[in-house]
Amino acid sequence: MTQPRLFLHVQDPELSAQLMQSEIVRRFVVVRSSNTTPWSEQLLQQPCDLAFIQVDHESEADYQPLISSHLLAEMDFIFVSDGSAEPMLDELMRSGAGYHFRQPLDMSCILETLQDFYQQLSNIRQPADTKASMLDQFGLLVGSSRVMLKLYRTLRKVAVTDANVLVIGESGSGKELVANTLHLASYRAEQRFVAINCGALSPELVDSELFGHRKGAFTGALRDHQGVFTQAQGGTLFLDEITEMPTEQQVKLLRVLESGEFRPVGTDKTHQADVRVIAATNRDPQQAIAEGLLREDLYFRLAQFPVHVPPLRDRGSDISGLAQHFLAYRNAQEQQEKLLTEEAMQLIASHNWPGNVRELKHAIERAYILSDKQILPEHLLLNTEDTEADAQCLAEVPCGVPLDDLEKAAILNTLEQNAGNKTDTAQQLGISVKTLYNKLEKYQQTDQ
Ligand SMILES: Nc1ncnc2c1ncn2[C@@H]1O[C@H](COP(=O)(O)OP(=O)(O)OP(=O)(O)O)[C@@H](O)[C@H]1O
Repeated sequence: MTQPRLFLHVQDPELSAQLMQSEIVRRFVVVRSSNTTPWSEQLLQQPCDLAFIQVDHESEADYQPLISSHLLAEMDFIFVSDGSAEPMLDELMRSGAGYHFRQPLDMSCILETLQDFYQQLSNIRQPADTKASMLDQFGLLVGSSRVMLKLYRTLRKVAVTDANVLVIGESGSGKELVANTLHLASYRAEQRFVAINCGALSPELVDSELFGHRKGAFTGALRDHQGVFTQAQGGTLFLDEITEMPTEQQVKLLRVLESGEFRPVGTDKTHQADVRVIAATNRDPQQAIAEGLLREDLYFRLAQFPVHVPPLRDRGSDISGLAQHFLAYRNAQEQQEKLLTEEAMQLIASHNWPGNVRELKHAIERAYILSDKQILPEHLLLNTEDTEADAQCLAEVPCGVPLDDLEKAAILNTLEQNAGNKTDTAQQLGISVKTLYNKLEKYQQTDQ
């Protein structure tokens, strides 16, 4: 068992004494701040698992090192304050820093929170030396790195609320899995999870896709159609690639989120939406707002709770762990015992994975198809500098490979080349975005 480290920055002698005398604080390795440098800088120099910070009218410069560092994703924070307005602290809370308790402090609640953290942190495993899949899992998410364990804690907390969530993360980092996991951990789990790609909605049909239509409402409306708000009634609606929806269409979403009501095209009747909305983007929302790709008012409605999904490069030994995980599942499915060689593992660990978990998963898929018993570095097709050689290698897919596997490899490769953009991928493959979605969903179901 690892002993978690607690960083304490407390000026009030009474609060400090109460904490130091409590049994739970004494179980941590306690690192107390000094008054030589700002606490945020001290934390950067000696990272801990949890920081307890008494805020005392800090300047922006005190918070800045923290906001621009990786610590926010890796550590948990408990802030206590006298309740004065602190915009920087608010920004930290929006980034998922943790708890903020205001005066008068409820000591028993603070100690209980510390106790919870102690239990979770002391159970963190050392990086796994995986032979099979040995990674921790929360919902549909797999990974044991600190950043993932922190994400699990955040998801557990937000899942039980009805807050709208904006999932932010690079392409292929697992935003849809996060949304699905939130749904499964919520009280809506028995109801439907409906996902749509906002970038793939045709502008003429957006009202009908969102709110449905009645037969005859417009030319081509041959029968009644349920929109996604009705399909997801009682459950969760996942709006993927929200920033790819034209802003004139975004206002339609804004209206239903504000009023909770919608009206199918061609009807007079308004319906009450009982839907939890989770949206996702792989853009920085503030930048998307500045560039006119996301309405600010919609952002505030969607991001009642923003959740950041860490890129794969920040997940340390999860990278090789996930490679083993995907291989173990594929082996089990095919009743095979293919192995990743040491050299292949080294390449996996040192590659930079711009396409994140999806790219890693696809690399294992390709390697599985191309390899016999042992997966060698060349089967992974990761030599991105030599794309010609990669293309040639792909052309040399061995005879006797099932057509379904070839189709899957073609789809996954094209998706990767397009950095996860499903619209471009579908276009290049000559299939509809819907077909692409169906196939990807099928792979997801069979792969796990
Ligand atoms: N933590 C994880 N554990 C297991 N599988 C994962 C994890 N994260 C992502 N994946 C897998 O990686 C692939 C991409 O995940 P997902 O579609 O959720 O990413 P995304 O961020 O929504 O992608 P996009 O930006 O293209 O919408 C899926 O096959 C998913 O199963």
